[in-house]
Amino acid sequence: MTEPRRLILASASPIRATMLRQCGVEPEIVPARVDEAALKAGMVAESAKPRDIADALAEMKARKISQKHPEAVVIGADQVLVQGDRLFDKAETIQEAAEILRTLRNSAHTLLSAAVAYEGGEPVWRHIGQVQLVMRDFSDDFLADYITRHGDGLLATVGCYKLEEDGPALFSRVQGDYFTILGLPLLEVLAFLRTRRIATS
Ligand SMILES: Nc1nc2c(ncn2[C@H]2C[C@H](O)[C@@H](COP(=O)(O)OP(=O)(O)OP(=O)(O)O)O2)c(=O)[nH]1
Repeated sequence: MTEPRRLILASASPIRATMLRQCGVEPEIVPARVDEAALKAGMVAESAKPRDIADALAEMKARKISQKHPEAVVIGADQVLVQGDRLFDKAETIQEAAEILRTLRNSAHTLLSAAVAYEGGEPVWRHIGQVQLVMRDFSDDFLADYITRHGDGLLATVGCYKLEEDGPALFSRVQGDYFTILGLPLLEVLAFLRTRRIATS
């Protein structure tokens, strides 16, 4: 029996690691410390499509770690939130988070979660999951209570919500893959990992 391949998740995201572990996959966690803001700003300035930005950020993280660990399978990931032609960044303050939630209220937005796999410093697989979400027209009282309850937790995700917690209370409709909302096109990643005998067929 040959040794299963080494899998590295080039992400600091707790939920990405949890989703894989719940499916019996034990990735090593090696976050890629890259300047996402610089790449994102450059691509936005060139009017790049949001899906290309998510893909490029995921690829940048996977490539950096694969160059250090060429023998491993490395997965990089990134999630972007788009409303109309506006690309959102994570809030840096609770005030910014409140502003994002007010902007997303009573409207549709899209989450794009890209995953890119590298081996030997080269890209070998990629997938972008896309989900449409419609936030309901929640009251100012609801928003104030939501912000008070979550505090700095609002800064952890680009949409200031966690769907496995009380995030659903914000929405009137969600169309797409639950895992993509959490940050990883999990079903597609698992299918790829089975080709590398890292997940069990
Ligand atoms: N627990 C939870 N996390 C979510 C949800 N939606 C988005 N996220 C997280 C997944 C990612 O950790 C984060 C998306 O931001 P990024 O794609 O930039 O990843 P992050 O900065 O966390 O780590 P990385 O850049 O991969 O090292 O938001 C959700 O519904 N629940």
